[in-house]
Amino acid sequence: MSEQSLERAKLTKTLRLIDDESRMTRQKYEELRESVGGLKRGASSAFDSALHVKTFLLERARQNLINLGLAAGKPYFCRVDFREAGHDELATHYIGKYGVEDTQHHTMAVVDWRSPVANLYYSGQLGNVSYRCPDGNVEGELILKRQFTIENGELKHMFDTDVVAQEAFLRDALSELKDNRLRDIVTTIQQEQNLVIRAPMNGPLLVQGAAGSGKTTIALHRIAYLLYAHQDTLTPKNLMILAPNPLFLDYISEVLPELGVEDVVQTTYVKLCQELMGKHGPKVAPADPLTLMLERNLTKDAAERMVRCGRYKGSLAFRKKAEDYLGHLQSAIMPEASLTLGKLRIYSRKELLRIFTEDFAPYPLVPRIREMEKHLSFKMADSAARLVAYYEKDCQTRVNALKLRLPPGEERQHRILEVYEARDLRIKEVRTQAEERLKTYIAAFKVPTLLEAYQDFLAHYSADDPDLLAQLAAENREELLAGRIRREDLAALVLLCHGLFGLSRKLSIQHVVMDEAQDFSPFELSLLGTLTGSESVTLMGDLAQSIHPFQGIESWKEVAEQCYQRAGLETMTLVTSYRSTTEIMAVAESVLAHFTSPERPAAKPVLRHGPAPRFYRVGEQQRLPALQALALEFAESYSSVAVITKTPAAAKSLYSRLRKNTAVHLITQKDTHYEGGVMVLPAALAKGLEFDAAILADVDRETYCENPLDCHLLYVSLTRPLHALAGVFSGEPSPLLSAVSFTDWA
Ligand SMILES: Nc1ncnc2c1ncn2[C@@H]1O[C@H](COP(=O)(O)OP(=O)(O)OP(=O)(O)O)[C@@H](O)[C@H]1O
Repeated sequence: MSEQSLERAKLTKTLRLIDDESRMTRQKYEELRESVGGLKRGASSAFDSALHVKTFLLERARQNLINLGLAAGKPYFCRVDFREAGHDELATHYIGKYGVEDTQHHTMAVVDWRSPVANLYYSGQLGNVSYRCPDGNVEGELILKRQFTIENGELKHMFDTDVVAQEAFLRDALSELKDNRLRDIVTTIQQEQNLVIRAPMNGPLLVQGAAGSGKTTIALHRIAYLLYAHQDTLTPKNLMILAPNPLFLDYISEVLPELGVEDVVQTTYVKLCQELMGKHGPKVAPADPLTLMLERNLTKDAAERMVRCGRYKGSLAFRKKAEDYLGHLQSAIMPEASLTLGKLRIYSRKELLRIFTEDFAPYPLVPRIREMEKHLSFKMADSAARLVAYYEKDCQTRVNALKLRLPPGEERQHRILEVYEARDLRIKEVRTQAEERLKTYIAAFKVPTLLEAYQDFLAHYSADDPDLLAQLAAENREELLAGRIRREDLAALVLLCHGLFGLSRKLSIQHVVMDEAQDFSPFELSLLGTLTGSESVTLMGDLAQSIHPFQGIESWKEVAEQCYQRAGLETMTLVTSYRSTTEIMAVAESVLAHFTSPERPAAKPVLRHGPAPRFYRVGEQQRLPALQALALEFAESYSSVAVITKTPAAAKSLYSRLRKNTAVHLITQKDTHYEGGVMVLPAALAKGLEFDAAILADVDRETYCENPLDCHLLYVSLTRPLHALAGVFSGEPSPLLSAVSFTDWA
């Protein structure tokens, strides 16, 4: 029998096995469902542990069933034959997206791509290889690596791979046209990416990766891997992905389900902060400082001031000030008075302060007031009881004295009654007083709203550093007064909310994966650590795409020193860029060469060629027709085409003119859905996304100046397309495009 026939027979056998396993799993699933239902109906604590175990098994069976369903069309994509050192027999493994167990024989018919042995496929060339597994390193010889293309259960193509064949396979995968969503890359994960995916999760990991190096894709595969490797301790709900915006979440939304992973917490930083602040948070979405900066036509001075203020708000020094302010608030919100009942002093102000700031210190301030109230209410009741006892005793003494002094008779009776009535009155008074005193005391706590506290915080410290903090208070005072905030204010607001009111919920997150991590400030990164109580985090970022000079990260070294000194930041680098053609990356890298950073090695494109990028000089009147013609031309060959502007306002204005003659849609900050087709959008929103083709509007001298922000915005825009790139400018081209040649638009 030929190899092909043998593999066909193997496929048929595997598909039959999947069928049998599906049937058995379904039966098991139904039984478990019934059993769980029964246990739930008769639920009593005695059954709790049985219910717990059965629910767990039911969930496992459900997931297995889904995976078997997904495996049925394409059970595996490769085969590796491996001979372990010191052993004679050859082990053959078929590797697929989902492991398939032969439960009758207790063997794995298909091994999961995340299993240790799958490392052979991702990191081993033929010959001597080794891979890590929980018991240590396994060494041996990789004899065969065979790739399969299986569609709907049919073997379409197979080939034995070597380096050359594998590169061709990757190039083919990269040459495909993209629809509107990111896809899994299980069959073509590269060695450097495999290392990131499988890196341990016990501490913070930073991945500096060039544009298109697969950071987003790898982050998602890493999540799937972590869930597999830690399946006994980690559930999807304990993992959180932080993405830049809702549109981006939509763009990546299909990868995890394709990898058989559901229920991972996926959110944006802004949304997370708003959720955590709950009803205390400002009602409006925070303004994007980049848009303010780009669209306000700020003078150089004003822009510098904004950057300085923003950076300060993102610093750990600012966090320290916010913490100090919370310390100050503890005493500042407390009433000045001591607590008395009648002539009895229950607590002096000093004692009250100690109780509030020390005994109840673990509580946020407002819940702490409630705890204090409970404590004082006991104390008051106790003091009142002591007074009552005293009045009773005093009353009894008086009654006894009257009895001695007066002969029995009406007058004595009357005087004794008076004593009793006086006692009752005093007791009633003391009880009412105890209640009122406590009420008045508690009401005298001066609790600010969150925004009031934030404004007061900024004002409070302006005296310390009049130059910076007064400026900072003034910078967005108007916005704050109107109840509006900027993103850069969120970290301090969440911290204040945490200390003042408590947060709306506790984050039960064991590991956070952050994409576009260069856009976060040190304060934001450290805050996430505080909120999750864990330093287990994967940061995916690229300093070359840092477009938030007023808050973002300028150096990973600083992040390591400031935020993760204790745990130690593990750093990995991805330099190969998979998205764009060599021709496109050459232009992008020539732009980036204007502002290099030693912490960001130059990107190396995968050898994949495409049409040369075209840049056109247009007359004022030709701008629109040129952009329109390019959009139409690209739309004929490609399914996703982006027309990228520098600012949201420019995108809006261009869209309103283009839409008259072209089928385009505008993408704004509010969009949560990524549709594909021809779209107009600003660079900041294009970041993280990709398109078959991109047209850059207005790459002229005034729009993209020779400064790091413009350089990074232009770099981001240039690195979005996979296959084709064009640019249009009128007047003079941007100095950042000095290495690029132009043609006049005819
Ligand atoms: N090993 C791979 N095999 C096939 N495709 C890959 C591989 N690695 C990355 N890609 C593809 O390269 C493109 C870029 O990936 P991704 O968006 O994850 O990169 P990124 O580093 O996050 O990019 P950026 O920072 O520019 O947004 C995607 O289309 C992805 O599918």
